Amino acid sequence: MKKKWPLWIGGQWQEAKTYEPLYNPHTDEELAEIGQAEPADAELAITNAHEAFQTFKSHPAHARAEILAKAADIIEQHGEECAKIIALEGAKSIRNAREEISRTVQTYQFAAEAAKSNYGEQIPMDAAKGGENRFGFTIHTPIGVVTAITPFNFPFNLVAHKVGPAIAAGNSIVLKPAEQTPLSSLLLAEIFQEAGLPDGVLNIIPGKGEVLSKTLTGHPYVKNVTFTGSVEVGHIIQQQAGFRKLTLELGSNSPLIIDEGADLEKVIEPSVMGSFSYNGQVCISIQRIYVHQSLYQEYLNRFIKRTKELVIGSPLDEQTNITAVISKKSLDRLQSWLEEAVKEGAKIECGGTVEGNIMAPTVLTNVNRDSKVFRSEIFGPIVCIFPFDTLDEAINDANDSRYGLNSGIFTPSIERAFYAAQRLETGGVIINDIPTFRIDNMPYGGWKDSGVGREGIKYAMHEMMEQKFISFKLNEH
Ligand SMILES: NC(=O)c1ccc[n+]([C@@H]2O[C@H](COP(=O)([O-])OP(=O)(O)OC[C@H]3O[C@@H](n4cnc5c(N)ncnc54)[C@H](O)[C@@H]3O)[C@@H](O)[C@H]2O)c1
Ligand SMILES: O=C[C@H](O)CS(=O)(=O)O
Repeated sequence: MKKKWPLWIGGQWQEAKTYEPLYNPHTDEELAEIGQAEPADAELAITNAHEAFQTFKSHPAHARAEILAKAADIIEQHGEECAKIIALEGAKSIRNAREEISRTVQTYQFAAEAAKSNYGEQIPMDAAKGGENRFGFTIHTPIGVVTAITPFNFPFNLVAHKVGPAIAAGNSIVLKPAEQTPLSSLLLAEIFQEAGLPDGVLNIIPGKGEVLSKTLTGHPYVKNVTFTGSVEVGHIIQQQAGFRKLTLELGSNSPLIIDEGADLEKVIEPSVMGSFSYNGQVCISIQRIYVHQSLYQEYLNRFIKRTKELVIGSPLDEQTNITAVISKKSLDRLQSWLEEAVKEGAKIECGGTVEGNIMAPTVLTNVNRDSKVFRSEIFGPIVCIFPFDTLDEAINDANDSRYGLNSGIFTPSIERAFYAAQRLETGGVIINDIPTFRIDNMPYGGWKDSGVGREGIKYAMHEMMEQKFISFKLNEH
């Protein structure tokens, strides 16, 4: 599969000045050579997107929907090939990669539907004195050039959450995928061309975030910046974007509460999977589990037993659960955080070992609340488990975080479920399931440092549009 991939600008492959090798994180084998965009390429892509927008903004909704639905069909037809790309460049297990592709197909289908459902609102004008004899309503209009900067961990579906709504809205896009997983994005070039997207509406420019950032966030043609990634980079982008419309989907250290009376039979499997799926490299991966004292020891024993059964291996092996983390840098960080946590009092109940680029799934107890594994986002195969006595204590602990993406609670009590749902400081509260639950049409985004704005296709589409209010005064007869 080794191939040189140029940049996709204005509906054509354009040579880059430099190329960098892309490696498989599991085998270290070279997969391809990826063109590295420079600021001048970003500027060219933005100019092309701006020109394409002048006609695409008038493309009717049914035609935009058709393009998106066709792209979904093409991805579905090439599902296995696309999943393999994710497994190779992201070291994601092939089963998880297939799940991502199947979600991506749905995400583009939702985008096709959203293109046809761009509703405004009727305002009851005569509710205000002086508003009599007027009609008032809102419309949402395309905004122009959207720049999208995306992370490595869901290289198809999280890109779909930006490309899909941008096209649904009638915008044009410049996409800068993550350095580690550019192939999943580059495949979209010909997929969307085949689906009938006019040239220049989608531009794909792999490259280094810090090199391209100022152009992508600050060029005068750029009207909307949509970013998914770490809090640290999110803050840089927010400062650079200034008054532009901005969506930031950032990190978290998601909590799960297992309340008194919860049925452990229903809790163990999802909570293990939610902690270790894709080695914990999921923004809503479970990082902190709070278990009621009455269930704590049994839960811990069963959780550890199931964790030890997870299969460590090659991403392409059908049985594999745990694979290499995305980079040596990430592995070094995880190891140093683990060592620090142990020095600060944590007990390793299982895992903690490293072989090659793989960290065994690791369960910690007795974690100090000042340790990085508690305070910061681990984004790796480490989970912390704590006992609690009262639900208030668990909720307060869960809220003791700078992040607030999703939280979860298993409880047999409706009252306690809603009591917790009202008090948990997160963008989503998932009752009787794990915080890692997400379907692609639900509103999704963070409180606190976890972000600004919402995705979930129709929500993202409106974030990428301008709202206009129109008032119509009726002439008196
Ligand atoms: N909330 C969500 O929906 C969501 C989803 C997935 C991942 N994430 C978060 O993403 C992070 C992991 O992904 P990652 O390691 O790819 O994140 P990252 O922040 O390192 O990189 C994300 C993107 O930002 C680019 N980038 C890096 N430095 C930049 C700069 N100075 N200016 C502009 N762009 C820059 C990268 O090239 C990449 O394309 C985690 O924190 C995870 O929680 C959040
Ligand atoms: O990594 C964070 C993602 O938002 C998870 S998911 O793809 O949406 O499930």
